[in-house]
Amino acid sequence: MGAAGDGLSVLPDGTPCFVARALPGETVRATPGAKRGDGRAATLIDIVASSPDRVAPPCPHFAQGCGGCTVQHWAPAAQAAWKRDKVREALSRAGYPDAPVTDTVTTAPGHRRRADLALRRGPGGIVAGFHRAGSAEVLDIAACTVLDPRLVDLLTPLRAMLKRLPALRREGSAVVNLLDTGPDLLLRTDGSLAPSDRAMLAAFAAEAGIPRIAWALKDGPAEIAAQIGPATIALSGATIAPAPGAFLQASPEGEAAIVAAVLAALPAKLTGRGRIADLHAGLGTLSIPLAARGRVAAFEGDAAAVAALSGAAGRAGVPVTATRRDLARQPLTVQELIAFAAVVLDPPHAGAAEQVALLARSQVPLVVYVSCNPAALSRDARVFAQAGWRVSTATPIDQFVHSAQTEAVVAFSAARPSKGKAW
Ligand SMILES: C[S@@+](CC[C@H](N)C(=O)[O-])C[C@H]1O[C@@H](n2cnc3c(N)ncnc32)[C@H](O)[C@@H]1O
Repeated sequence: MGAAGDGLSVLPDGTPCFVARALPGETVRATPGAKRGDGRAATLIDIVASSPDRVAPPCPHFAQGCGGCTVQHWAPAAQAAWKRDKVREALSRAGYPDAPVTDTVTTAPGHRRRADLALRRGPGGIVAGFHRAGSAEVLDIAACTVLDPRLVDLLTPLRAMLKRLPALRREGSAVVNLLDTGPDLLLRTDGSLAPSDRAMLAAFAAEAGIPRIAWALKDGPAEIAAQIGPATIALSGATIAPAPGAFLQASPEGEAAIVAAVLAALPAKLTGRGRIADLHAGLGTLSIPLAARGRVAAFEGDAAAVAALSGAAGRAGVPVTATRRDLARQPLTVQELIAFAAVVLDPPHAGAAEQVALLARSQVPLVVYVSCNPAALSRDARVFAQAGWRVSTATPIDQFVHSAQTEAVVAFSAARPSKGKAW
């Protein structure tokens, strides 16, 4: 299986060939097509010998080529084992061939609380859905097995409202975060919002039970177009008021699994002046539960997230200070890192090369790395391996069932605990 979820074969001349929808161990007929990376993409014609792990895909849009879930035709246990292998291989390539990688912690479908929908105005009305795999074409989604049903239920009224909304000329997008107070909608359109559009959005918010609708022209800054109530979510017991479209872990179960793996990687007690740094802290998904173990210094690049976390920590009385900092341009220095008994980092897809270079040289005894990209994890882990750190635990987590996306929580322990540490 290729990293993106295509069956991987080899052409007679040795060129890798990626066959979408083929599974490991299968014999298939396929037509090689365009170049893809070092190999060729191929189109499946038919399956000659099927894998015992092939299952009937539960979603009707899979057959249409929905790019949201590319491995729905694979038994869930096989998906979980593949994701574990991806983490194991990433660490092995980095120099940790024997890393203690646990089984994948899986989550059930039907609980994703965040949807990023593409919108198109077409001759037949509004198309709202996901891109076809490898294409700019948008599939109109009527059902989705991975999303929380409350988000799926929103699609029909959303289309009806958008059909009448002149601000959506040809295309746009809608990010919906399912908060505790309802679905929080961030609408991006290619036309400006007239006063009558705002009135329509306010009426829609009231009818559909949407606490807040924010709007932005294309990729511009978002403004609140309608608000009928608070837009809040509790993270580990603290009530957060996120900005429209803010990053949330994909599902409550996924969030709980990541928090549990991070906490399990820490020693039971950080003593003395033990402080924890939470880097790429976002809204504080990890900072808030970490505060039960010690004082937390959270660093995050997004100003709105920092404000939301500061406010929540203050209201909940948890010992978290939140600071805005671009950790790629201005990573915490080796000197600054001396203050911490443990560092947790949860970087974006690209990883955290600049910060990891300094962490690996620091006196911090424990680094817990939350990864959403095995390729970036591998590159960053190599830096720890070369500096003599060891992997103490590695937990693959699957909150993106049926897709190729793979997450992991990996704990790196310093080769020799430094003198004078607080624990
Ligand atoms: C994968 S999210 C994790 C957020 C949070 N830890 C959580 O669990 O919800 C990555 C976070 O890194 C932040 N980020 C991205 N680039 C950054 C940078 N250069 N410096 C600091 N933070 C950054 C994003 O704004 C986002 O909040």
